[in-house]
Amino acid sequence: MSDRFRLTLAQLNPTLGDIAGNAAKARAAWTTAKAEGADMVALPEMFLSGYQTQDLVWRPAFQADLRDALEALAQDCADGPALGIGAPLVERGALFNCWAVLSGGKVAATIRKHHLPNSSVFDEKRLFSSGEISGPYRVGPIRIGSPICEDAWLEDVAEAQAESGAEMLLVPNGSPYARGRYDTRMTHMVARMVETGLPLVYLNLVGGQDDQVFDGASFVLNPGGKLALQLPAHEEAIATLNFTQTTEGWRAQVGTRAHLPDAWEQDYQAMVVGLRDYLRKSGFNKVVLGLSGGIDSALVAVIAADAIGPQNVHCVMLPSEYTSPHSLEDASDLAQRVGCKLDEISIEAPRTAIEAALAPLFTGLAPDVTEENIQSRLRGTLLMALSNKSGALLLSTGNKSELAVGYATIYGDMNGGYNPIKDLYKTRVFDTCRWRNANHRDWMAGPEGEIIPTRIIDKPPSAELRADQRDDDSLPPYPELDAILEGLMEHDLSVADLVAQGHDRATVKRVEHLVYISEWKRHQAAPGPRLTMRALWLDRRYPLVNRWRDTR
Ligand SMILES: Nc1ncnc2c1ncn2[C@@H]1O[C@H](COP(=O)(O)OP(=O)(O)OC[C@H]2O[C@@H]([n+]3cccc(C(=O)O)c3)[C@H](O)[C@@H]2O)[C@@H](O)[C@H]1O
Ligand SMILES: Nc1ncnc2c1ncn2[C@@H]1O[C@H](COP(=O)(O)OP(=O)(O)OP(=O)(O)O)[C@@H](O)[C@H]1O
Ligand SMILES: NC(=O)CC[C@H](N)C(=O)O
Repeated sequence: MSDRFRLTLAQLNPTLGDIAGNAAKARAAWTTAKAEGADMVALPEMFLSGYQTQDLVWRPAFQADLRDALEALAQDCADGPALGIGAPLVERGALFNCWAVLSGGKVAATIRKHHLPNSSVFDEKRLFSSGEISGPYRVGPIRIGSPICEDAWLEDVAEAQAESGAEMLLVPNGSPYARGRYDTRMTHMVARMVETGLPLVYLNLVGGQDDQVFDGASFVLNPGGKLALQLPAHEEAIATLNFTQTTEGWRAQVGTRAHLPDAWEQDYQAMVVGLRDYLRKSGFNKVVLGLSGGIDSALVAVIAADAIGPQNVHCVMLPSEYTSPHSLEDASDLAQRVGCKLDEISIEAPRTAIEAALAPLFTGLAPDVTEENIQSRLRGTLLMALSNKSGALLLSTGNKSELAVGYATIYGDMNGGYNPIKDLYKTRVFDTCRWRNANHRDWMAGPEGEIIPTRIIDKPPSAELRADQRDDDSLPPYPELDAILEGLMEHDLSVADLVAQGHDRATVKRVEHLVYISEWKRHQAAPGPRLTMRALWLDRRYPLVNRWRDTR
């Protein structure tokens, strides 16, 4: 028996539902692996279907297409390395999250996921049956145990596989990005490696799917805790490495260690990749957005330019009588620095027409937020018309602080198909702009340098929907608002906890109330990339009708 095992890791980006396209990517990776003399090529969890499938996975025709594609892939890849690939599979009438090992023209082994994650963005107990813990399978000279993602976050699956003869652990993952995730994953994987004494391969998906961004960053650990290989974050990568039989067991050859980005870069790249993949995978290649001269739309324009190139980003300034000269200048300055097209459409004429149409019914009623919202809705209507005509997707620009308290106009500035900064609190919007001005990377399609004018970053935020309006007329200053929101929404703190931290009780109560009464608005909001463990969609599922308030 050989004392060498050669493994190709394919950290690739599938498209959900594109079974033929995903199978073609797997075949291409297998061809590379074969040319490199590998014994096996591995693809991540649920690669054949794409991840997460949600309820699509229940459709019998979808399941049948996947089974057919898997069998065809096995036949195509009969003569060469074994191929491990994730797919949902029906076995004896039950649906499992599986990892299939194809070899010799057939499905040689099927591993069924045992621990089904059911918190945060995962609902796998609803979708799948739990498989019995699978034992190791043999590929050439080695017996491999494959806990599937969540299976490796607990002890028992890897432990059982090691006890029944596994000589290495190969863990296929579909682990979506959230801040701090690298450390969490590494802690779990080091624990499995230490408990079993086996080398461990962690192979993750890459790419955006709806709100989730799978960030790759796959790695290989040797017993003793040594990192043998680190693949890059957020990029496709294929790497082949040798494992050698030693007196102490199998050990991975030490290979390249990609540099992992810091926390600011991770978030920024997740927003860029999330937007880029949402557009590409949904069939769009350009976007349109309202550029106000304020910081939120400035950052969204820059993220879009980095994702799909400035030439594909159409910015539109839609001034009213309340738009200040500096907003016009700042929008124009930003568009020039980024290299995007900027058009201007005044909303004054349609505003006058709408107010005249409503005047008979509004006689004797003082102007209020109604008239402010008309401006926002006119912008939304005009921007959607541009989207319809040009085929560019409209981006919405509300940050997490605004969305959390409902400080946005439904069917107005909330119009849009995707919102790149949905999970970024306003205080982080400022810091992200400063970070982007100071940093440029190869994967950014926009220009380098100070592309967000400092005046946009430094001026007090204003919606400019009435004369001399400022956000802090209606909301606590953003540092205070964000600290309260983080407590309430990210950490489930009580009102009393926040008061004990030094916040004013009346302010906390007001913010709590605004969060609860705007749940319905978020329910109708555009999706955006998840950056935290409490993003505003699947991570946070609150009732729309809710009279409960924290009175302690
Ligand atoms: N529970 C519920 N379920 C379903 N629908 C509900 C509802 N509660 C209110 N509604 C509906 O929603 C309406 C109120 O919501 P909405 O029309 O959005 O209006 P509203 O939330 O009252 O006002 C928009 C807020 O966004 C702020 N803002 C900030 C920054 C930028 C912009 C901008 O637009 O550029 C706006 C603006 O200053 C104002 O405070 C009600 O008239 C009612 O029709
Ligand atoms: N004059 C305008 N021209 C074009 N779009 C606008 C205009 N005013 C508002 N919008 C759109 O509505 C969104 C919400 O406006 P808002 O004023 O809250 O955001 P902002 O100007 O980007 O940032 P800030 O919150 O710092 O003012 C903007 O991001 C922009 O997309
Ligand atoms: N696909 C999974 O099982 C993912 C769950 C896992 N705990 C993670 O987030 O990485």
